[in-house]
Amino acid sequence: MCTSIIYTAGDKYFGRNLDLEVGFGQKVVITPHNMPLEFREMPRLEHHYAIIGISIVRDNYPLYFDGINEKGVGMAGLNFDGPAHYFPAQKGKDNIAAFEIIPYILANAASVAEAKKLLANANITNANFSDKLPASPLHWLIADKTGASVTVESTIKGLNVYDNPVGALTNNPEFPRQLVNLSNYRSISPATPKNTIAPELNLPVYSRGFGSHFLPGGMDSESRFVKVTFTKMHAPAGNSEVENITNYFHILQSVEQQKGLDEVAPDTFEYTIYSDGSNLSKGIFYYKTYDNSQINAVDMHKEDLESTELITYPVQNEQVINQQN
Ligand SMILES: C[C@H](CCC(=O)NCCS(=O)(=O)O)[C@H]1CC[C@H]2[C@@H]3CC[C@@H]4C[C@H](O)CC[C@]4(C)[C@H]3C[C@H](O)[C@]12C
Repeated sequence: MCTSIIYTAGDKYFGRNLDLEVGFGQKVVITPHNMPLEFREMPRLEHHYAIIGISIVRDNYPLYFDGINEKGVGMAGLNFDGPAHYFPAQKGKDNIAAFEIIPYILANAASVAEAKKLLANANITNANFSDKLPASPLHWLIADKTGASVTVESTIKGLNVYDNPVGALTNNPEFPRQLVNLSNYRSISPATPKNTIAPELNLPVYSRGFGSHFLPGGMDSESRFVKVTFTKMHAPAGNSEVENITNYFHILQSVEQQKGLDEVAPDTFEYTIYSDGSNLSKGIFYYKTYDNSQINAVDMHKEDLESTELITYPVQNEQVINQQN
């Protein structure tokens, strides 16, 4: 399971939690303008927008989990096991393999509107990257620095690009059902609710926070979708970059999966391996990991974006305690 959001606080911040039981050896990877990008069925791109995000690199190809580009577009792939369905390549379509979709969109689109145009004639194919890395069942959140966002889902019915009024995505079920489910939580509020169940009874307000008494808190994707929507929609904007990115991580951590709570196999637990977020206007990529609470940053504009080679940074995983005495 995973959660991805866009948060507005003057600038826009986009990223995700990656929830899984094992890492893949992922790194922070920058794909500069002149690093050629090959696609199975689409023309090779010699020059394109620069990308920064979390990725593994195989055969010099960046297999992005999530990332942003220099134009302020962000995209994240989240598990969508069950509903996800990809197709063989089709004549007359823009055939893009599931593992290519993030590089393809971020290399070519300067906005969500442009991403929608690129997807208008797209067919997401079931091509495997390799025998060891078969196509994984994903759906995607795309957002940009204007605050626009869409959900992209390829199911047996075909490719759907849904406007995403929430600016959040988790996992199953299909996105329209997640939105319908939100209606069940219309009454969730930061404010103390009125006693409407039995106004003639004296029902004391024995605690603060009553407005969120019925807010779901489970690890499952419906609960996380409701909880992160509530948290995000009421999150204040800060007055500085540091305040904003701090708020941003608090929103994502509202749906963090702590170790030991989500058993996916006997004695194996899924947890939030990393959380990341980028300032979509400034091209700064921030992340934390489960083991390292420190916020780390990589600024794409401090690198040579004219380069022809991938630039990688290891994920910093060590917890450094600020010893005060
Ligand atoms: C597993 C992750 C989703 C996290 C999640 O939701 N976990 C819940 C599991 S559960 O639902 O709770 O059981 C997803 C998110 C992005 C994915 C990579 C995308 C690039 C590449 C695509 C290739 O085709 C296959 C290999 C590849 C490296 C992918 C591996 C894996 O699929 C990644 C990491």
